[in-house]
Amino acid sequence: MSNEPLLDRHPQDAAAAAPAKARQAPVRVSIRNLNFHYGQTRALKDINLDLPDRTVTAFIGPSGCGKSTLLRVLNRMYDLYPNQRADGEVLLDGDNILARGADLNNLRARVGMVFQKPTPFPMSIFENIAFGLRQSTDMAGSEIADRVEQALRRAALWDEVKDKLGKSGQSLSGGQQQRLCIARTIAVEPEVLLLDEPASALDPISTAKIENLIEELKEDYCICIVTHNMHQAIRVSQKTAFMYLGELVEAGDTEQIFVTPRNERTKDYVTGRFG
Ligand SMILES: Nc1ncnc2c1ncn2[C@@H]1O[C@H](COP(=O)(O)OP(=O)(O)OP(=O)(O)O)[C@@H](O)[C@H]1O
Repeated sequence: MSNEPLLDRHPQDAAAAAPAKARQAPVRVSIRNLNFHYGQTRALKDINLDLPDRTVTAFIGPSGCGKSTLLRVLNRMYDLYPNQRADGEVLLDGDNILARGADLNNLRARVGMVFQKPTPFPMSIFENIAFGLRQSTDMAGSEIADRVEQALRRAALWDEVKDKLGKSGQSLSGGQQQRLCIARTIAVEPEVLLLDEPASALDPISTAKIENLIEELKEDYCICIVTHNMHQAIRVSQKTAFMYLGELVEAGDTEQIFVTPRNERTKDYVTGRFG
């Protein structure tokens, strides 16, 4: 992936200049007629969207349009809160994860999530990753140690922490903490990776590292990223979904959404006329 700074260019020019990145991959997640309510407030309206495997899909749109809500539906995070409910279907490899009786522990192992603010557990770097493995597998100690190393390598953090695995995860820098959270999430080998503005609290160098990491991880995962940063969407995603007031206005190849949007609202948003 190019780290060429795009910030001085208009997102449309940047998208047009970017190499054609879209490719066809099998659908991993299929969202069908999805509605979501916070109490009486309808936050998602009849969403239909396919998320391909080994592809990064960016959710973009103005504040409050429902991006984070859509992401949170994908691993049923809302189940933790009363008065929040989803109707419709979200098919993960054909299984409706919204069905009553779905195994939520299993779902959260299959669909991992990384939040805007890095949230390492108050434990050592090693334990931040080993903890989840002990909860979800019956691996022996040596296997766990191997998996911890593998996850830290995949998250491009191993070289920076290999000599201090016993130190607190919270002693790391913000960017390192976020890569630790990504390592923790991929250690349990999910199928889908949800990233909610994963770099918005980070400096440009840490942001570039996270974006490079996303580029590598997409070879193995279906990735969804919520971002306010349109340049970031262009850099990291192959598919983009534009949302507005709880509706999915337009979804397609990232280049198409930014260069030749079909909907006037999408056009106004990606050209910076509102948002
Ligand atoms: N816990 C909640 N209770 C009630 N309404 C909520 C709650 N969380 C979000 N909403 C409402 O749902 C709608 C969608 O919010 P959501 O956070 O998904 O938007 P977003 O596009 O991610 O916004 P932002 O870019 O500002 O993070 C908004 O109208 C918001 O006010």
